Amino acid sequence: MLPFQRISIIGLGLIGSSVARAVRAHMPTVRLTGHDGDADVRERARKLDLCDDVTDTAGAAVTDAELVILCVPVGAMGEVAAEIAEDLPPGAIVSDVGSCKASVAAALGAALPNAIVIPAHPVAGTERSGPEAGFATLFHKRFCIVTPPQGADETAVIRVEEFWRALGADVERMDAEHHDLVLAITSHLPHLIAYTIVGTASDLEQVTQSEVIKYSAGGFRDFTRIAASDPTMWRDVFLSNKDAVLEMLQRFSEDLTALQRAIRWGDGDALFDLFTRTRTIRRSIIEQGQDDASPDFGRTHE
Ligand SMILES: NC(=O)c1ccc[n+]([C@@H]2O[C@H](COP(=O)([O-])OP(=O)(O)OC[C@H]3O[C@@H](n4cnc5c(N)ncnc54)[C@H](O)[C@@H]3O)[C@@H](O)[C@H]2O)c1
Ligand SMILES: O=C(O)C(=O)C[C@]1(C(=O)O)C=C[C@@H](O)C=C1
Repeated sequence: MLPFQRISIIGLGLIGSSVARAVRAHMPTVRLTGHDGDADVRERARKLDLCDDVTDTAGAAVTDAELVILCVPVGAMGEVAAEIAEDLPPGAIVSDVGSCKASVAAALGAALPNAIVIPAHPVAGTERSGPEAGFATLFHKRFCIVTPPQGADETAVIRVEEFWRALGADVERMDAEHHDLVLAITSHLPHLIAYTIVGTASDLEQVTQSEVIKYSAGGFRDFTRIAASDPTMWRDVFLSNKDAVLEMLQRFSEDLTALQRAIRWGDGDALFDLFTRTRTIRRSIIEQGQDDASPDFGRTHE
């Protein structure tokens, strides 16, 4: 039994188009309706045949939906929820894929006070954006964290969890605030660091006569991939998860200062001990099969 027969996706970029492709692959009988605020994206989505129907307004996309998934930047969630409020059929479940959960839950709750709202976050993505960037296997063997609000309807939560499992994801439940703290260190801070390193290197280009980019080796290249991520999406993530990111940034700055001191005073043991500890973290991620290099990672887009 499929958890939903009629699904609407608002926002047809990397994640929205990946959800559409994954639904087509795993639940071919589901009727899919999509909408995007950008007319050019709507046209490209039609050409890619991502959905059965792509509507020109968000309201028209949800009129007969059982599940509506908002796949827009986190700063636009409230505005889109307000746009669909009048057309949402009774009993429909509204979910989202936003990278921060507490701010999105508040925005959706305010715009849709009478709707069933079950937020979620598939922890899977790439640095690319737009409808062409999506692929059906994006969520395979990746976590999807569901963050039901207090008092949420249990049947609705289970249906959303079943939906993500059907797309190949490993589902976990978490409190929204805890999600935001965990993701601040595992996803948001690494992006901030990558943006900073690549920005600093680009500022140094003049000093080093353009040799920074030319001789960039593996480590720097890995940072440039992350730093190529969508500017709108990440601006919204940092503004929305402000408190948790600032908390983690403070901890990070203190640890960086300790490393600075170890280098200055020639404390090789401190450096060696830290690097040994961090190496085991990398190994345990690979053992859990959560790394791109893992043979069973399941991503076939590149
Ligand atoms: N990119 C990732 O790695 C990743 C991973 C997990 C979750 N997410 C979350 O998924 C969401 C979408 O990110 P993405 O990577 O697909 O971005 P994207 O830029 O590829 O797609 C976003 C789409 O939303 C549309 N949009 C923006 N404002 C809109 C509005 N008001 N009404 C209708 N459409 C609107 C844009 O035109 C665009 O097509 C974000 O909330 C992001 O935090 C992203
Ligand atoms: O692999 C990448 O490029 C990602 O940045 C994906 C990533 C992450 O940080 O892991 C980015 C944001 C999300 O909300 C979830 C996944």
